[in-house]
Order: sequence, then structure tokens, then C-alpha cells
Amino acid sequence: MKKYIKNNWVLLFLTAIFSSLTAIFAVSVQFLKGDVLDYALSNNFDKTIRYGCYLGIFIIAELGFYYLYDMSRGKFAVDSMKKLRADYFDSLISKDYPKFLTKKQGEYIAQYTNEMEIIENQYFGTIPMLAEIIIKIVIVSISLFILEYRIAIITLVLLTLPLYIPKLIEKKLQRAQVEFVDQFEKHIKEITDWLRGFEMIKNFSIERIISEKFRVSNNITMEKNLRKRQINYLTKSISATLSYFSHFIILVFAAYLVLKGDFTAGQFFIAVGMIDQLSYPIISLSYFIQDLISVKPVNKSILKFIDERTVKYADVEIDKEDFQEVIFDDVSFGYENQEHILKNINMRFMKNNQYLLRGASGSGKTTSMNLLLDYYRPSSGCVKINDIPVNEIKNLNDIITVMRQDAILFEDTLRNNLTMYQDISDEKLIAALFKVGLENYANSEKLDMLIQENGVNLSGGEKRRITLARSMLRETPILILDEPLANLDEKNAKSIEQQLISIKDRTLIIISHQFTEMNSFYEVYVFN
Ligand SMILES: Nc1ncnc2c1ncn2[C@@H]1O[C@H](COP(=O)(O)OP(=O)(O)OP(=O)(O)O)[C@@H](O)[C@H]1O
Repeated sequence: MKKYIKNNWVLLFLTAIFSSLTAIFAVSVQFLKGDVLDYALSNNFDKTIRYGCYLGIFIIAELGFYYLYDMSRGKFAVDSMKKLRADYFDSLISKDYPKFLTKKQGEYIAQYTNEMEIIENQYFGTIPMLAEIIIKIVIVSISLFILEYRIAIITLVLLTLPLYIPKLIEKKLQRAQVEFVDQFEKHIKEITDWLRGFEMIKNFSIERIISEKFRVSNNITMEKNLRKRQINYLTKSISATLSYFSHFIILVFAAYLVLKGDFTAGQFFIAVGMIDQLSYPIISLSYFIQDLISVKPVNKSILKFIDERTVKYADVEIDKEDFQEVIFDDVSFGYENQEHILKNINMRFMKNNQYLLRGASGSGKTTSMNLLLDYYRPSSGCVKINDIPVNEIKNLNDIITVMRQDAILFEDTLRNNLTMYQDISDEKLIAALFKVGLENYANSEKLDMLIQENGVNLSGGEKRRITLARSMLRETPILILDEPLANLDEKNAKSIEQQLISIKDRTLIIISHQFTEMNSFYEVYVFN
């Protein structure tokens, strides 16, 4: 996290300056209060008034600098978080797909919301306050030494006792924080799952069951939250008790100095003010140390995520024009700790030919294409493009376009959903829409139409055809289409089948149960 602090050192420096000025004026206010009291007791009217005016001016200055301190510490926390959030998202977006799949959406959302909030409050929010109170402690302590060295020593010894409490329960604090964060991630993961299945919950009338599941998950999460808070409150009250106790002893000693005649009433008044000035920062110091200790594992997990780069030792780049063939050479594969789904598969996909993958559901057609995309490594055999193993190819995504069974659309215009933010002319987009039978949308006006979240303002078949047009517009040498005819009526399915078969300028790999014209394919691979 030091990097984020360094990036905003100017703001942190300003925070330190403003808090120093606040502390200097706060201490001066205490001295002025004592002076006003002493002049009043000695019936010196003029000086009482004059010092009373100084007191007013110094209080205004203290408040003014405190306001500036608040402004700069707020900006420091916000700017640091802005950069941390940006780094988090950059890291997330740069992960490769298999790495991305190791976490669920809910976990990412929980990291981005809950964990970021913890870091903002307990780290970037705390650092400037820590600086402020350390500065204040130093300035007030020096002033206290100037006033009376014995009071200063006793105060510093006694008031710093609460600082050791958080350190003593460091492990407990961190464990409670980690348990809460993990449980929160799990909770959000479940909620995102239910939100995704909202229609099904309604349709199957399982609201009560889901509510019960929610209650259980929410209770566990809140109990972890409570546990974390309880540890915090316990240490806070031990610290506060110690602090009040110390305060009492110091006051008794100050009163003793007055009785002995070593202190005037005004000096006693100043000392009480100073000790008040010191006890709040010292109690806060113990709270802040507590925050910094408990936030450590959260910082660590976010930084680990940010720094974790997918190390792919791929250094071969294949030019789109140079693509010749894909070879599955005796490939076997099973998902982690599971039986082999693919056993000794041999397939060959040559430049500009059309292939069909058929076979029973669950026979591994999609999995074989995931091996080609290098999402997983075969347990034996090799998948190669132009005789180069796919895991050694750097620009695999420039060579292969894949259209999945689920039609993924962004909440954006139809144009952007087709171009995927690339520069493609409207004429090309309109031609692609015609090809997939979306004549109603094939005009410039409709390209500006807003597609709502998940394409809810479109029919299933329309969504499918938009993603198909999008895939065809991306001119890569290999195009993989997983069930391109799903959700289409007979007439549209027939016409799109014809359109696809007529594609001769790239290698087409279609996974489908619906294609009728087998003879049009160069080869049909059947999975068992
Ligand atoms: N990420 C995964 N982790 C574990 N098992 C998986 C994973 N993805 C798929 N499987 C399993 O692998 C098998 C093959 O799945 P795959 O999706 O490749 O089949 P498919 O032939 O494409 O089926 P369909 O025609 O129904 O789409 C299935 O039994 C499935 O449960």
C-alpha cells in the first residue's frame, strides 16, 4: 500500500502541516485560557480582555486549520482509493479467462465493495488521522514539559498504557476480520446467484426456501461481523478504562502540586487542558493501531490479487494470414480430479474449411474447444495451431473468435454490441444484420437503439442472431460457434444454416445438433 501513499504524498504532507498548525493553536489556546484565568483572578481587567480576544482569535485559527486538515485528509483517502480501485479493475480485466473463473462474480463484487470500504476506512482514512494525533502528541508533550516536567513524565507513562492492548490481541483481531471478509464474500456470491435465478425462484414458487437460505447466510455473516465488532469494543473499553484511570492519577498529582504551592490555579487549569488534549489522541492512537492491525490481511489479499499477473510463457505470435491448421493430436482431458471426458481425440481443422462437432450432451464438444482456447491443458496429447502448441501462442484471441451458447450483450447501443468498440462502418454492420435475418434492425437509426441489461428488450432468437453477427464481423481465421441455431424458428434456422455454410473465408467450427446439411461440411466429428 506504500505505493498509494507515495502517489499522494503531497496531500499527506499538507495534512501533516495543517494538523501541526491545528495542534500548535490548540496548545496555545490552553495557555491562553490559563492566562485569562490568572489575570481574572488578579483583577487585571485590561489584560483579561486582551487575552480573552487573543483566545477567540486562536480558537478561530485552530478551527480553520482543522477544517483544512479535514479537507486534505478526505482528498488523500479518496485519491488513494481511486488509484487502488483502478489498479484492482485493471488487474481483474487483464486476468485470463481460466484465472477469472477461479472466483465467482459475487466474490469479485464483495472484494470491490466490502473489502475496498474496509481499506478506505481503516487504512487510507486512518493514516492521516494517525499522522495528526502523533503530531498532536509530540506538540502537547513538549508543551507539557515546558509547563511542568514531572506532570509530563507521569502523563506520558500512564497515558501510553492503552497502546499495548491492540498489539496483545493482534492475532484475534486479524482472524475475526478475515473470517468476516470471507463470509461476506460467500454471502454476496449466494445473493448474486439468487438474483440471476430470480425468474426461476418466482416460477418454482421457492421464495420461502430462498428466504430461509438467505436468513441462514445473513445470520452467519452478521455473527462474524458482531464477533469482529465485539473484539474491537472490548479492546476499546479496556483502553478507555486504562486511560480514565491514568487521567485520574495525573489530576490527583496536579492537585498535589497546587497544594504544595508549585502550581498556580491557572497552571493547574492549563495542565488539565493539556492532559485532555493528550488523552483523546492517545486513546485514538490505540484505536487506529487496532484498525491498522486488523486491516492488514485485507490489504494483503487485495494487493495479492492486484499483483498476481497471469504468467503465460507464450512468445510465438501467429499472423492472421499465416494460419494453416489446428491439430488435436491424441488429446485426453478430464476436469480437476475427475474422470477423463476426452480420450485420445484426434481432429484436424484446416484453413477455410467448415467442420461440425456433434454428439451427446456432455460428451465434451465444448470442452475440446476450451482446450483449443488454452483455458485448460490436456492431460496427454497436444492441441496445436500451425504445429505450435496453443499454450505457446501469445495472440490466440486474435486468431479465434468464439460464440457461446449464452448470448452476452452489454447495456449499450446495438452498434457497440456489434462492433465491440472497434471501428466498423455502418454499411458492414447493416450487411451483417441482413445476413442473420435481422432486417428490422438493419438501418442506421436502429443501430443507435439501446440494448438493456442482458438484452431483456430483445427476444432470445434476436439476441442470438446479434451475437452471431458480432462474431462474423470479427474477421479472425477461426470462428467457433456453439449452437448457433438455438432459439431460432425453422425458417430462420434454415436461412442462417445456409449463410454459415457459405462462409468460405475462414475456418468454421460449429457445435450443433440442429444442422441438417451434413454434406456441406468438410468433416463432421462425432463425440461419444
Ligand atoms: N468447468 C468444468 N468443471 C468441471 N466439469 C465440467 C466443467 N465444464 C464442463 N464439465 C463437465 O464436462 C462434461 C463435458 O461438458 P461439455 O460442456 O464439454 O459437453 P458438451 O458436449 O459441449 O455438451 P452440450 O452439448 O450439452 O453443450 C460434462 O459432463 C460437464 O459436466
